[in-house]
Amino acid sequence: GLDPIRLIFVAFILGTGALSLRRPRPAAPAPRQVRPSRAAVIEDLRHAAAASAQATKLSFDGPPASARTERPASTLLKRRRRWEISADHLGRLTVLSHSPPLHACGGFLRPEECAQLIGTAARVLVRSTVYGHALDASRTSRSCLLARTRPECRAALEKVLALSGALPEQVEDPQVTCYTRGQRYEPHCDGPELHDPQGQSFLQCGGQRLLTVLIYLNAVPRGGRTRFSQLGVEVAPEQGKAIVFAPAFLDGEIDAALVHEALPAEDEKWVCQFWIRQRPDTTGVFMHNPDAQ
Ligand SMILES: O=C(O)CCC(=O)C(=O)O
Ligand SMILES: [Fe+2]
Repeated sequence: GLDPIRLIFVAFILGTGALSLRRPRPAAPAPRQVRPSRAAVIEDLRHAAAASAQATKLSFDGPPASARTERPASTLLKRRRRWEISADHLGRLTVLSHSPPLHACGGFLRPEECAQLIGTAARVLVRSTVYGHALDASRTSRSCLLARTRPECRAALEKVLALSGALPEQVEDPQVTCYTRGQRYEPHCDGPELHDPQGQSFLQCGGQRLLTVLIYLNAVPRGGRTRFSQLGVEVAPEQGKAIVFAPAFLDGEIDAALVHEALPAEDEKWVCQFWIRQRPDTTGVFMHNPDAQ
């Protein structure tokens, strides 16, 4: 017969299933080739942004939080309110100007993320416009808007959301611009004056641009710096580096101190911009880009 010790042993084995044979796992389903819908991407990004806000982790390789530069309290009092980057993320940025704030973030995108954006954009570039219409002699580059549903936009969009704390619906579809030798963008502000009649259709959906994230996508040994004439700052493009600034105050008034220009390119230069608007896009104007396939 079975002695009690064997009985206990058998009961233990049955209870834990320790001897049960592992079944082979079903093969993973083949990756889906279909592009997800815009709503699905936004929902997904909302979760990703919430998770990364909780963990306060960003995957870009900026300096550690300890390198954060504290601002004197006195300057805070005098300033009109603008879009605030969360303190955790500010710590990863390099201060190019305190007031108005202009920050840089080296390694915001990885080289392969940059290369993918260039690869896609290269197929759909057209002559650049200003505020979405009218060819303008002040901007001679070629550019395109990319649909945010493209997988190659994903990493950048996620990082922009984590950095800014914006809702996905507040972010314009990214714009990619290419400058070849001699091409430039003359001094400008990133949003229209509130009362400029030409800016009204731009402002109607989503309101003013409150935050600019400009990412340099390739190495540019010569030329093509971004110049902030009022701040005495010139930024040299470096692959994967981003600069971040608030081109307008929360009330929508543009900040003329952040006027900037792309100096003429010598070597070919690629940039990608994200803009955060005052309000979510409810009508599918700036996050609706089907782009050219
Ligand atoms: O290319 C640059 O350096 C700046 C581009 C820019 O300011 C813009 O497109 O609004
Ligand atoms: Fe600009």
